[in-house]
Amino acid sequence: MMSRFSKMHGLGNDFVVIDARQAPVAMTEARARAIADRHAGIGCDQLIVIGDAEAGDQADVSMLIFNSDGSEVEACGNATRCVPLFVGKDVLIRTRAGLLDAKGVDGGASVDMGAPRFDWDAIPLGYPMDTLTMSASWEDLPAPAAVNVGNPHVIFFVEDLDAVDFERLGPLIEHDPLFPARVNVNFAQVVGPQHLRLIVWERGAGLTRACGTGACATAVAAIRRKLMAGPVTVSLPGGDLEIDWAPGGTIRMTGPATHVFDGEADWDRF
Ligand SMILES: N[C@@H](CCC[C@H](N)C(=O)O)C(=O)O
Repeated sequence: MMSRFSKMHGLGNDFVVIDARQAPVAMTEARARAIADRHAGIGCDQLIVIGDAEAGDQADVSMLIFNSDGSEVEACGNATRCVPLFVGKDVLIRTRAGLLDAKGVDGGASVDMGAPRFDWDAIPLGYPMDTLTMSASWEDLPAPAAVNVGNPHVIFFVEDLDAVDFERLGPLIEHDPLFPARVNVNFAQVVGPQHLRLIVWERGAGLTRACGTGACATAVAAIRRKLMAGPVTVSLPGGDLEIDWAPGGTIRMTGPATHVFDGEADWDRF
């Protein structure tokens, strides 16, 4: 049976967004991987399935998120900004990471991404460790920070972002046994009192043009380390996000969301 999807992106981090509210879709790891395939499928960094919220839930819709390797994940900041545009109104979204409030703004959306978590077992790490300055290093990258913003992130603050070999170090760190659920790997350079540059090697997707949760986790880590105060502008290869957070509070992320085209597909063919 044919069903509708939209191709969308947030700063070039691109999504196939399936509307499962009318016609339910049975998504599996293999099917998600096949749809995300840029050569044999439709192609995307993440596959998003929008469904009805459960009866009695205060949410307007539910959102499932699959990386291009097929793994299901808890959170995706850039896709969350696309949901008000996809649904056509401000929405409360039920995700595996909790309830997210997403409001449309000119050209995009502003989302409350919830409160970050810092306990070692909430990241999760394989064993107890300070997550603000971790006692771990990879080659000449010492003492990162770790933050869970619905999904797990490790953050390296470097002097010269252009000198980092992301494609080699990203997968090495993503799969390090210190991270039992794997990890999103953020490489950041402070470029101003409230300004960061960021490159993200995403768990299950590799290098992307932008990662919304990576921007949130990195801004939070920079504020916790007193490298800067919010709001923080995070410049990614695809463009800028504004992240605001103060200790004890929730994270607000604001940035663009783009609808590219609509299509139809028979998911049973994937
Ligand atoms: N692109 C996303 C993050 C998607 C999930 C991530 N790769 C993970 O495995 O946790 C974003 O914009 O946050």
